[in-house]
Amino acid sequence: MAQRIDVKDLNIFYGEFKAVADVEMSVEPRSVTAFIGPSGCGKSTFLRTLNRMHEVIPGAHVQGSVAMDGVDLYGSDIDPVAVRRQVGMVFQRPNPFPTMSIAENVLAGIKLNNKRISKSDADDVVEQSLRHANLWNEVKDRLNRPGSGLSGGQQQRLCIARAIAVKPQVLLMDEPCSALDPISTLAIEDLIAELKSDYTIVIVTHNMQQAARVSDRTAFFNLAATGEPGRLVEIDETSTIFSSPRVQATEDYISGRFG
Ligand SMILES: Nc1ncnc2c1ncn2[C@@H]1O[C@H](COP(=O)(O)OP(=O)(O)OP(=O)(O)O)[C@@H](O)[C@H]1O
Repeated sequence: MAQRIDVKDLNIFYGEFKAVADVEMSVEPRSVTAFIGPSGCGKSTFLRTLNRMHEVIPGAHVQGSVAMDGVDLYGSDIDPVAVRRQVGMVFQRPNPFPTMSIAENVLAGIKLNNKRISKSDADDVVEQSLRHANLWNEVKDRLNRPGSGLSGGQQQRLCIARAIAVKPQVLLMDEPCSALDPISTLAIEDLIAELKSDYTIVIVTHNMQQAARVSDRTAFFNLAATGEPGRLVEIDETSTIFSSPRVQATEDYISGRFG
């Protein structure tokens, strides 16, 4: 299921403004890659180019290529909607559909894809996805109650269950724990470690300890100056980035000297 990602010579724009310049990187299947860097350096912008969500903003576009298992997502014959189905996304704030039950939330992506599914298959998808998201035991007796009635951490795990229910190949997470308390954060981090055996995961985080705990590789992005595009400064094994980065700016950032 998991896929390899190869980004080549990627430049990302909002209209005329180049927000991120010249990104080259590869992400191995079944691994967790963390994006770190100061505010405004383009981590979220870059993340959204990995499932063609960036271009939903009017004027936003990219130059370069993002290949998944060798297929360029920006090829002329590629349907962006199909890409978004293949590459799931979890956002900063848990966003279950408020009028839907827990079970309906899990199935929402499948229904949006107009897939017909029998009641017993739907029940299986709900159970498997919730089990995979470490939420099943907490909600199995209230699957028909609203998703919005769960705690923040449970809602985020519900959103992860919803994202994996459609069996994506890649999972993108944009600061998935920033609205959560420390216990819920640890539950999501444990879940990320488990999901890595099936998915390629990319996570944006402001939390250095989190990057160190959950990721195999870490990419540091930075801005040379305000108004300049953000750039990938270096990407390496997480242990290397946190113990002996090659670039001084990375060292300064992770040791809290700026950002
Ligand atoms: N919708 C938009 N329209 C125009 N410019 C945008 C838009 N979204 C982001 N930008 C700009 O793109 C640049 C990168 O922003 P982005 O949000 O990707 O950074 P980030 O590293 O994720 O920041 P943070 O850590 O604060 O979330 C910034 O200069 C930002 O102002």
